[in-house]
Amino acid sequence: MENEKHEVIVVDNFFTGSKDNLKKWIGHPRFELIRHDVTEPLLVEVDQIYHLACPASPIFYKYNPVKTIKTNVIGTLNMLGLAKRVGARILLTSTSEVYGDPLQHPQTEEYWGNVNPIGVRSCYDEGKRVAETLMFDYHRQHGLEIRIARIFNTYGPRMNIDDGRVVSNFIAQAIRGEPLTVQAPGTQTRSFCYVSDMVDGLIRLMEGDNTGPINIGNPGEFTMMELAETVKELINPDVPVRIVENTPDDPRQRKPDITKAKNLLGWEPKVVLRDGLPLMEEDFRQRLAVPKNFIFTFITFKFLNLIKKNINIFKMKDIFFNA
Ligand SMILES: O=C(O)[C@H]1O[C@H](OP(=O)(O)OP(=O)(O)OC[C@H]2O[C@@H](n3ccc(=O)[nH]c3=O)[C@H](O)[C@@H]2O)[C@H](O)[C@@H](O)[C@@H]1O
Repeated sequence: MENEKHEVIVVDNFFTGSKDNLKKWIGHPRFELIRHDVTEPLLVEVDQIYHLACPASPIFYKYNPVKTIKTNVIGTLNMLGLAKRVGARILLTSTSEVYGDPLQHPQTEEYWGNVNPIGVRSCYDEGKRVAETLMFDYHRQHGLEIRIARIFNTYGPRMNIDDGRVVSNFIAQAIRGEPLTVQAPGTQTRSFCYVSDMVDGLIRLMEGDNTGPINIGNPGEFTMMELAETVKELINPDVPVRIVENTPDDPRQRKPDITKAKNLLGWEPKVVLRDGLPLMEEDFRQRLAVPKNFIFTFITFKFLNLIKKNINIFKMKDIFFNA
């Protein structure tokens, strides 16, 4: 936070980020934390609005789909109403999910997408599409200064450990010594952007002259199986990969074309996946209280347990056979 800026952060009960990170700002004279649901009107005086509200992990946004739609539609209307009243510039974090299961690869901003309007993911992807429409309608009708970022899969330290998205799942599983759950078929691809690159991209978009939409993401593309192998190699080579059932409408491929971000914002990501994963691992280990050498202890513990179980089985066998 820069000294001359006053920052207001609004969170609600849906907030799944790390609350510890906010704690250090509480009490700072230029910081205000407000608990508020964006589906209700908000009265504050601000110059810029980063409208990030909405659960982003599929398991969270599908948990209460009607609320997800409300957050994207009513929440965005409220934030636009606020921006209009106080003359603030507003940035919406939209998503690569507006491209649905894309038939164009990589995805440019001009692509209109391939979205199932009645599927279980629609509350989020159609919700964000309406949010983009509302942004442009307020821009055209009321001259509002708008910015739209289409975020591609972002990861990094301080993610909720139980967020449910693939990177945090694999890292937590590798640290805990559990199988990495690759959802079938495992050939689906994603492009993962490290959080500091993302934040840099969003600030550049807000401060620049372009409305967007602009893709902000890392074009490095990986299959989920490749991601699992990379996590294994970097974090815990002993964990197995387990293929599990997938959820409906999972996009088969996703990779941003970032030509616009490069040309209009002078932005491109700096952190490659292999450098970003260990930074996230460090933070996850601290929060899970599993130091690096714990893996050895854990394996020994599991091994001893197995021996103990077998001893019990041998004992039971003795009881049965001798009965
Ligand atoms: O950033 C984006 O562009 C979008 O990506 C995510 O959607 P998704 O890519 O489906 O996120 P994940 O749940 O992390 O899934 C990624 C892939 O990993 C797979 N996966 C997920 C979890 C897991 O344990 N194992 C696994 O193989 C899924 O089947 C999927 O193919 C989020 O839902 C959106 O909020 C976000 O806008």
